[in-house]
Amino acid sequence: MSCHHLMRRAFYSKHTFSQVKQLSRCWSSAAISPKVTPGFVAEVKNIVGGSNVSTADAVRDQHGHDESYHGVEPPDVVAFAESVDHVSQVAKLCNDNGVPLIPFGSGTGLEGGINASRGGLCLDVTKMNNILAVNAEDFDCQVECGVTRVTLNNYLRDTGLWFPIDPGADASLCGMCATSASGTNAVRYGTMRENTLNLEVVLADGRVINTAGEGRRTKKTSAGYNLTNLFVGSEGTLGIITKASLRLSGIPEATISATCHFPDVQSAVDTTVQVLQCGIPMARIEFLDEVSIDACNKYSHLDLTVAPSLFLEFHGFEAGLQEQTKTVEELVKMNNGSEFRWATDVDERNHLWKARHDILYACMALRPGSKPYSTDVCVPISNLPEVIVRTKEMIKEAGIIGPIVGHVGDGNFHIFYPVHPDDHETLKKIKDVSYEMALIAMELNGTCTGEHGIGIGKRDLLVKEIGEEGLNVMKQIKACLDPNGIMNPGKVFF
Ligand SMILES: Cc1cc2c(cc1C)N(C[C@H](O)[C@H](O)[C@H](O)COP(=O)(O)OP(=O)(O)OC[C@H]1O[C@@H](n3cnc4c(N)ncnc43)[C@H](O)[C@@H]1O)c1[nH]c(=O)[nH]c(=O)c1N2
Ligand SMILES: CCCCCCC(=O)C(=O)O
Ligand SMILES: [Mn+2]
Repeated sequence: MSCHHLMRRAFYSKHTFSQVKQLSRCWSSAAISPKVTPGFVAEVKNIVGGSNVSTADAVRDQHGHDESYHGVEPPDVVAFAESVDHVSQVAKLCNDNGVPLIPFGSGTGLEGGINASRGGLCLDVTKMNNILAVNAEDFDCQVECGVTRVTLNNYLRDTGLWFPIDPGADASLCGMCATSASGTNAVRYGTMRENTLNLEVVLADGRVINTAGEGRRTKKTSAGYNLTNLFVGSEGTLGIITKASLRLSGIPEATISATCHFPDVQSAVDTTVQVLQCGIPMARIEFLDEVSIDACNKYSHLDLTVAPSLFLEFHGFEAGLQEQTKTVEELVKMNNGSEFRWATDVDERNHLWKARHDILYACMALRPGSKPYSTDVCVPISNLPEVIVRTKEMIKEAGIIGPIVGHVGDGNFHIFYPVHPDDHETLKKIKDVSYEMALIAMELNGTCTGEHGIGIGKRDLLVKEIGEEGLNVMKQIKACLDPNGIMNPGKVFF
């Protein structure tokens, strides 16, 4: 471990989040990574242009943290790339000089993926924001790395197509590839894994590859190893994704949303399993426990019954939807659930889903001044009640507030703990419960992260999940593609 790294580690272990935020600014401006010399910065300026490079504290701080509870770890320098050629030349320069290179999409990640734990250069790709092609008849498109999902969907509006993967935040599409994101629509439309056809990637040494071959954009391929899916979920540790070819879906003719509530978690999950067993193609089926519903009611001005609930959305043709909703209503009743509360018009629907996506802010409002500590596990759906019930017991025993929200159709759920960064006692309890919950999920054949990734937060859990040998294979792949270890070091692995 380098001296630079040790200093950073010691620094962050001794200070609270807010202290770190203030102090890291003074410390980091004094202690520029030894490899990021004025000469190095001048070379970066030669490549991307002087106005596209910044060593200003405010810019470095802004690039040194995502939306998670992890503290700020600013890079030494931030460069804004405008083309794949910029990216390639900057990568080569970093590689030749052993400077850590951290790709920055839009900074909405939740596991500290963009923290510059070992200093170095943060490469912001937000200026590479062209939508390069929409092949409407083939249901696909190609975008540059800085295009966000909302921008793409606005652009697609008149084509009758949309890109359905919705992590709530307006993330960059290549950042979403990098974290293998999903969200509320995944139960129907899949995750980034199923919706990515091809990627242009700049490797650590500056080489540019197309993971499925240049120009390929087929729904299927059996041609060799699946390099596309090697880079999906690689969290910036294998290369910089500069373009993505993505699948698109048809905008459904009709959309209906509804909510209903249940006496307990088990009945809500049983209903979900039965709905899916009936082959009903739910677009969204989200679980909110009573604590989350209470938070939503208060924050988003809803008046839902405070009980474990499902938020449902159906996509299709009017006639088909009537049959589908009727069947689901019957299943809800069979499981002692309530009548449906419909959200048929567009405003009601938008209000409902905005409330769902604002849950993070609703949870923070439960403890004013708090920051969110989020978790993300996924299990085979039949094991969902057990992991939720056991976690709720731990939360009760620890005496902490832990609202539960889940993409229940995928067996995936989160807890958003609102915590004051200076409240070490509560933070410790939250960390302990979260760790235990991840172990329970794994014991029940699940994963420690369904969609937020490993980042810096879950590195110790990855080895437990994959096993020593599996992890060694991952490390060998990393060493093969990035022999100097410059790509986002300290993420995914220690
Ligand atoms: C309120 C809210 C709600 C949600 C979420 C966030 C927030 C703030 N998220 C998490 C988040 O939106 C998700 O992780 C995004 O995919 C991150 O995309 P960014 O562009 O912000 O990447 P960001 O810039 O945060 O980077 C994330 C990681 O990807 C790497 N990276 C970024 N761009 C890259 C590129 N071009 N090439 C290579 N590596 C790159 C980075 O180095 C880093 O390791 C989420 N997620 C989810 O799956 N489901 C959900 O339901 C939600 N919900
Ligand atoms: C600390 C932010 C937690 C937001 C998690 C968002 C998410 O995955 C979801 O709402 O679903
Ligand atoms: Mn989620």
